[in-house]
Amino acid sequence: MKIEAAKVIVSSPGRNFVTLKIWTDQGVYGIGDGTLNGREKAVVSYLEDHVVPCIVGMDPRRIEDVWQYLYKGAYWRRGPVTMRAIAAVDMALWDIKAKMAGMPLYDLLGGKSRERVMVYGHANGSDIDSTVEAVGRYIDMGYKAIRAQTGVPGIKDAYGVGRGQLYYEPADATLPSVTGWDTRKALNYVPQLFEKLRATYGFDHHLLHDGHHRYTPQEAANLGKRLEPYQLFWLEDCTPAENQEAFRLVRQHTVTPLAVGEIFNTIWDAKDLIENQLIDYIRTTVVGAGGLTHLRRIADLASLYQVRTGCHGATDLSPVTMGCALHFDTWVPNFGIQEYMRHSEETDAVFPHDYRFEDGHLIVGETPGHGVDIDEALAARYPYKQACLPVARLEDGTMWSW
Ligand SMILES: O=C(O)C(=O)C[C@H](O)[C@H](O)CO
Ligand SMILES: [Mg+2]
Repeated sequence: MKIEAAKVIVSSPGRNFVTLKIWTDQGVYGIGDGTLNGREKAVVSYLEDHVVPCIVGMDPRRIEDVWQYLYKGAYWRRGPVTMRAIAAVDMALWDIKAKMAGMPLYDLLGGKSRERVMVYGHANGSDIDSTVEAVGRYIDMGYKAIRAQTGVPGIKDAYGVGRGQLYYEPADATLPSVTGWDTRKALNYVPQLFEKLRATYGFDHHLLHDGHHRYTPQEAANLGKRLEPYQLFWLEDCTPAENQEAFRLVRQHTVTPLAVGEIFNTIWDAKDLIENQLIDYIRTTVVGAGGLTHLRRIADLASLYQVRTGCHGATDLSPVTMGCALHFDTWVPNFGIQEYMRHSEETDAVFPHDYRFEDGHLIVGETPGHGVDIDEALAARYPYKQACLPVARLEDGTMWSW
């Protein structure tokens, strides 16, 4: 059996997606996602110029060997572009294998560990009162877990505050727009949000918050400590994680659970954090970390230390990644939660899929493969549009982590 052809499809039904379609000589095809928000064309070139020419002619059943070939064979290892390109191939090959086996992908991975996957939605508002109202709307929609982000007085376009009620897309301009940041203001305001949320809705729902790499370890420890009375499900990306040791300081000062890893690409980015039990949830997902083949290794390492999964699931991860993630979540023994930022109707139409939302959970489909396809004719009607993620600056102009 051989890979006969592979094609990269770039489409922008509301936002840009990079999709890889691989055909075999036996008529079965598979679909993979390689989207890298704001840097899509780098993955397109990596795939078209460097990966597709190598994989045509290879045996699509040898998923592990193809993975190792692309990882070790490039000589240049890791990084978001490389690992997304590998992920796109890997997802498509798992899709092909599961279709050939006539099984939904979760069955091929080892079968169901659960019937449904708890997800968290994104509630946000321009201030505390409107964010509290937004959380109420998510509760009314059946969500059991909700991430709450609020605008902060005096901060221009604080992270996570969207324009609509269900959708959030930060990559909004052809060149990066400039947002603001002020740790002192956020540290004062964010605990007040969670105080009001608990006073309004009680403790029955899981609440989450994303620090989006903004705080120093000491500031993150301070925030974690001040959020303790409100019993968060997790505090995410409380400090940048290039220096994994930074989390030791945070951990020493707070029992607020910590999540990290949406920008990690390999097991090496997470190894020390996991082995030293400095985090509670690992956020790597299928497209970010080299596909299912590699994500499984991260999850297995995490399971040794009671670290659970919490896969990234923002809208810049296409429905193909969401489909694969749900098969993974349905199988993985140490599942924690799945992020679910809804896609627009245009995106859902371009990527027909068989997963569905019900009662605060996503339920995986039963179609053989990962259950997500691409309508190529419809995709062609949405050409690529350059869009960049914003940057963040302090009041004096200093560049900060966005
Ligand atoms: O979903 C999250 O937790 C994020 O932090 C979303 C990121 O800002 C987004 O994926 C960037 O493209
Ligand atoms: Mg995040």
